[in-house]
Amino acid sequence: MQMHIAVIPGDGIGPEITQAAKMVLDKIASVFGHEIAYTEVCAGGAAIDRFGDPLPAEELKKCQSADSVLLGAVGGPKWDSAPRRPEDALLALRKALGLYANLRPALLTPCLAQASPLKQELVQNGLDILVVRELTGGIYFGKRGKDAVSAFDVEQYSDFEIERIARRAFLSARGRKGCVVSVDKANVLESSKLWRSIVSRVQQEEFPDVALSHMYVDNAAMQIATNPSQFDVIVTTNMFGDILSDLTSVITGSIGLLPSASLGDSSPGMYEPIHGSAPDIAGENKANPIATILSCAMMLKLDFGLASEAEAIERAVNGVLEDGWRTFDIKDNDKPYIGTAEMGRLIADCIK
Ligand SMILES: NC(=O)C1=CN([C@@H]2O[C@H](COP(=O)(O)OP(=O)(O)OC[C@H]3O[C@@H](n4cnc5c(N)ncnc54)[C@H](O)[C@@H]3O)[C@@H](O)[C@H]2O)C=CC1
Ligand SMILES: CC(C)CC(=O)C(=O)O
Ligand SMILES: [Mg+2]
Repeated sequence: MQMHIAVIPGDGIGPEITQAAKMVLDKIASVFGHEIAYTEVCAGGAAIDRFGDPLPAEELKKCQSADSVLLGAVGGPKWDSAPRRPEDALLALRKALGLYANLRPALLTPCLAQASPLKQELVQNGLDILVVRELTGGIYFGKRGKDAVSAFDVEQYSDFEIERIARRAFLSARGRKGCVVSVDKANVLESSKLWRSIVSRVQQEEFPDVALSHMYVDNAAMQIATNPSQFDVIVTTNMFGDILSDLTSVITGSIGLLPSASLGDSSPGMYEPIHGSAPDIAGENKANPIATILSCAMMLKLDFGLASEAEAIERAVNGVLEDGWRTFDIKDNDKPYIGTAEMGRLIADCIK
């Protein structure tokens, strides 16, 4: 198969982790007989420095005309007080590509249980939680404004936005344990009351075979930390999903492990680790590239229908971890650890 992938290295650790992921994709191409053409896209802080714009139209076009998009991460303290922030590029890409569904699978393999900050009895049998986060609505895209003494951001959802993300969650649940927990703040927010009623209606009318329960977001945070194995699929709003998925990631060992797929109703999808640009470790060959590498596995499966290739990546990642190789974020006490490029190379070498 010919694959045209737009790659946005972005800022901070972005170039290092996308480089490691490309090594793995190249190995997949050579083992399975595919051809990959990469187009490098400049977005985020790098684009502010180069063009004065976090996402110039030409760079967006490169993504729109690719089969799929791989993103490292954008942002960093250098641009924190810039008039336009690197993160604007990410939001604009998600909106322009219509990527309303963000799938964030948090999977803890037993060999990484020791890296979880939770008590061992909570994680020793593994964890498998899928966060389905709404990605193009809510407070990140609502009206905003400020004057000298106040500022506001509006959380607003329309029925169709809730319906389509709810359908994604219920469909995902059908291929898993069949249980969805919808997370909101319907004891306070009007937008959450609408969220809860639409999610319930979609379940009753279209997915009576899937179990649905509702949870307030504050309780959900506590439940994830104290009894994570109760969860199968969590569906929630843009901001709640952003926050809760950092939590589901760290209980599986590290934020450096969690991949994501951002999907709309047509290609290209965008595949990215859930973490940010990690300025504190950028340029040190220290970042864990596994989240980005597993995002490539999601890309191969979801955008290209290459399930065997995706499984080959997942097997290679598990093999390397089971052999005891670790980056610093998941390191086992005082045992030595390896760098970003070495982890990428070991995973690529495991694909045969
Ligand atoms: N998708 C994106 O491009 C995102 C961008 N950001 C941006 O990234 C910048 C930094 O944000 P933070 O809040 O610090 O979040 P962050 O996710 O970049 O970092 C949080 C902590 O996790 C660690 N970490 C992150 N990725 C890691 C990896 N692959 N391996 C090992 N450790 C890793 C970092 O070293 C840091 O200690 C900000 O400008 C933020 O806006 C934040 C989240 C998502
Ligand atoms: C930088 C934000 C806009 C995005 C974020 O934190 C995320 O998508 O996880
Ligand atoms: Mg986030």
